[in-house]
Amino acid sequence: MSIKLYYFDGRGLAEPTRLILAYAGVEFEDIRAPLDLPVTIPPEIKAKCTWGQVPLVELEDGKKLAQSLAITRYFAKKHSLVPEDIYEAALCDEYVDSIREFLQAWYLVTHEKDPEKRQEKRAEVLKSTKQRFFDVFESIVAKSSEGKHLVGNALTWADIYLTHGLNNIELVHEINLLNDYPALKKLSENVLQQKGIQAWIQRRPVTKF
Ligand SMILES: N[C@@H](CCC(=O)N[C@@H](CS)C(=O)NCC(=O)O)C(=O)O
Repeated sequence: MSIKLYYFDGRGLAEPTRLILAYAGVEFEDIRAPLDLPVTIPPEIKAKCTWGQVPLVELEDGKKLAQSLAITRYFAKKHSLVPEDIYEAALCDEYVDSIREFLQAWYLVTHEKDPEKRQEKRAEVLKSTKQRFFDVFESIVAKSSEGKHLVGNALTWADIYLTHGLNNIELVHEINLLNDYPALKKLSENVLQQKGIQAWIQRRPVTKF
């Protein structure tokens, strides 16, 4: 049995896992529920979900794993994208938590229905996330030994997660932050050059989110 990844037809909380599996060259069934509003998990998938939500993974031996962060970290560990040094592994966790925090701030903008107010909120979030997150990430990467990694001198899941985060802001909000951040641009190009990831990006479904 191959790995089954259940989610909606979007990148969202499943894409970092998809990117890691693609990087590792692992075949998986990418099972996508329609992303129509109101967002509803089909009953046959819902019945499998331990905590009532997706993403959910069924492993080759039938075991299940839920909660996006647990799933992504599991595959990152399995495919050597978590450093062995426990401090460096914790730094990856810290960075991934921060990436999820800025993604949450950007996600809340999409809840604003009024186009003018949405534009205002977008500008506010851009300003605050630049100061709190992107400037900090830029300086961390710029100081790294090869100038293209968040932790140590090898690719980690934090690099993949950050690339996903920046790409997602571009997809949903049409804001390309990389023009302002040369080190993050280099990090992101390095991630996107990985063979399996490159192939995944070519073949992944085109989605709005
Ligand atoms: N803490 C969970 C949150 C999962 C979550 O919010 N899933 C949403 C999709 S992004 C969902 O299943 N929504 C449909 C529902 O709650 O019925 C995780 O990180 O996996």
